[in-house]
Amino acid sequence: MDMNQHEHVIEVTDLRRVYGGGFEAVRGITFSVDRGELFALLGTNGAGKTSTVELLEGLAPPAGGSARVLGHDPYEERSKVRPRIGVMLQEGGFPSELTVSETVRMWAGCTSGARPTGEALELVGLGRRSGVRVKQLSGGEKRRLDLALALLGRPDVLFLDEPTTGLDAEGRQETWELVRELRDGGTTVLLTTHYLAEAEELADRLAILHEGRIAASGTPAEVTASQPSRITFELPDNYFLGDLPPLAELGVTDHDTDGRTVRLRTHELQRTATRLLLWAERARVELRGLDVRSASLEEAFLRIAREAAGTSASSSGAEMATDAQGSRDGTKAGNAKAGKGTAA
Ligand SMILES: Nc1ncnc2c1ncn2[C@@H]1O[C@H](COP(=O)(O)OP(=O)(O)OP(=O)(O)O)[C@@H](O)[C@H]1O
Repeated sequence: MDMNQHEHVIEVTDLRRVYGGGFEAVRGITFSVDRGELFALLGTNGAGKTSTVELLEGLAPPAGGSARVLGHDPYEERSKVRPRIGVMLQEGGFPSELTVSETVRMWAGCTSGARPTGEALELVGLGRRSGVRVKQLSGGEKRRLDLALALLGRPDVLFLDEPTTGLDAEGRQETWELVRELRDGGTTVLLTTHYLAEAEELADRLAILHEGRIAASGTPAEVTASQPSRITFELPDNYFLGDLPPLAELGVTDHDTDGRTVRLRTHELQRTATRLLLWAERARVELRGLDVRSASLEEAFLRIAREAAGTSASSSGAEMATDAQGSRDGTKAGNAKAGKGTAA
């Protein structure tokens, strides 16, 4: 079957990954990514992002459930999937004595239909650094080289693991621009990142992982819409909180104060802001430091992670036993990266 006919380029169903010692790093997750879509996997440290992405790259078989990439099982049918995916790992690990262009040429030797070296380097803004030895590159330049190698084979699916770590603000913007162009050209992108602004900026859809499970998913707007907006201001001189209209009438769901600073949270930002400003107008007072803002993805993320942590703390005894096992084995501290490819 022609792979372009697959609506879901990536399809993950009830996927599980268990490491030696019985630690369940991925606990039954389901999501799909369409052609030309950019999907971000977010999560706290150790949430299971890399463990998931490695299964999709075919580096290990799942302990349960299934993964399909371009219609194939990435582990069992690696030879069909591998030539069509580009992988940018967290740590590329190139031979440091080679120059930038030698590195790309070496990689191109193992890549069918590779882009010309110059083109790959221009794409990531390393055109002028082609004669420099890899060991002389900055951290950000090494990330760009990583990206150039991932793009060499004009992949249909691109896995980007923390692509902008170490890049300065300009480098990050340039990488975002390139990733957007690739996506617009039909490349499907799976991104893991710790920069929530990056996910907010790039992702068509995202999932927030927590302890191996999906705690929330949707478009960035959908995920943030579940969180309250915030209005902050200073209480005018000689006024108290009780002098404001009743908070419930303003549509406020909860609030806190810090000295004279008042923070209101609401799911009806327009209504709350309008009523508050009308009150201030009538009372002829100035709300100093007024700040009105929708929830950011970062706030949504923190709240969802906190809620998920609360839920998992009170989850079943059997699951807690699994966690305890993982802790005893030292597997929960994210300290066993080197052996990841050898998962059970
Ligand atoms: N080879 C391994 N053996 C045992 N446990 C492992 C192994 N690799 C990872 N783990 C554990 O699996 C869990 C998930 O790790 P993973 O690296 O997938 O998380 P992550 O979301 O990518 O984290 P980070 O954001 O820190 O990169 C962690 O508790 C980690 O300690």
